Amino acid sequence: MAECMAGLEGPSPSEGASSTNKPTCIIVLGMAGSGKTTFVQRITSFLGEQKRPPYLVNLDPAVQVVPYPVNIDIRDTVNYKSIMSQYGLGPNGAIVTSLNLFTTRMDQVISFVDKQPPEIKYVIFDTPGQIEVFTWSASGSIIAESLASLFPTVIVYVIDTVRCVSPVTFMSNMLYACSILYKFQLPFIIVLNKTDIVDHKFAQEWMKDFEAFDKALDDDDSYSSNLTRSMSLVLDKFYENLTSVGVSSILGTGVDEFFKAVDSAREEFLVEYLKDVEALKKKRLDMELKRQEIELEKLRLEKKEKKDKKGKATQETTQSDSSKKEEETENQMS
Ligand SMILES: Nc1nc2c(ncn2[C@@H]2O[C@H](COP(=O)(O)OP(=O)(O)OP(=O)(O)O)[C@@H](O)[C@H]2O)c(=O)[nH]1
Repeated sequence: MAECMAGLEGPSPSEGASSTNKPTCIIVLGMAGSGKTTFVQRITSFLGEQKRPPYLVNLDPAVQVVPYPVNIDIRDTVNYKSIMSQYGLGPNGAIVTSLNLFTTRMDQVISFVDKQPPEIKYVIFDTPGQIEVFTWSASGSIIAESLASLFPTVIVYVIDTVRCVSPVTFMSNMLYACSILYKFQLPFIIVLNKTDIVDHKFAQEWMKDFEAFDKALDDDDSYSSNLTRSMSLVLDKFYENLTSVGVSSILGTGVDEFFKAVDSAREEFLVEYLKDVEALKKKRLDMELKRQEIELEKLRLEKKEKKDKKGKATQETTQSDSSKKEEETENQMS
């Protein structure tokens, strides 16, 4: 049953509490059709079978059917269709606006997540198929940053392995993956999905071995192919620290390995990222204090201005009263 957020004030999250005891937040991203929803459904049933059900959040306002038992659903808070008609927006604009509106309630989402019992080890966020809505919007950053400031958070990028068999498309996917990593700067896992159709080993080999990738481009001398070759060299460092797992969301293979990767990413978060998150939190707190100071100064000035105006008005009234009196006296004397 979805938590109803409308008009409900959740308790304030226990700021500063140690992230080590908190569940891991998994943000699932991927191009439309890569299999995000099927993947979330699969990992949910995997955890369910192990009697470790996750807490689930759907962030896709336009999805028709959510095939897993969602706990928080963006569709309960915002009506995507009425946003389209209300603001005269197209489908993508309405998704962006819905996500923006939902983000204003992120503190409540965090409260709900924060008050989950310790048995809840994972909180999974399914995102809109229009990947750029999340990756390149302010709301995507706010959601990821606010989660990471309280919980170990991992970004999972689901790729359709079938669409990667061409080296050029593979490179496009890797560049996108690299840009997501750069944007969120959080532990990152690539899920090579649909391995029941194509084995993912070729993609992992291309990441590790430049020569194997170069060989795959052998017969192609086009501009895009040459560019792809040079890009591959540039991405060498990115590949070095990259975790990728092959999964079939349909069959359920590779899910075990996926959770091992998530648990390592959680450790990585606690060791490597937490200090950055702490610094980020401090920076945000400093900015907030500065903002409050400015607001206070503005209020002080406004108050002073009002007082001055009032004083001036009283002075003017007193002056006009006394000149009236003077006039009256003069009239009486004459
Ligand atoms: N063979 C195979 N098909 C898969 C797998 N995962 C997903 N699919 C299929 O891929 C299609 C898209 O899957 P979805 O889960 O809807 O993909 P999505 O990324 O959530 O798509 P959007 O809702 O558009 O963002 C569906 O037909 C799924 O059945 C897989 O592991 N193997």
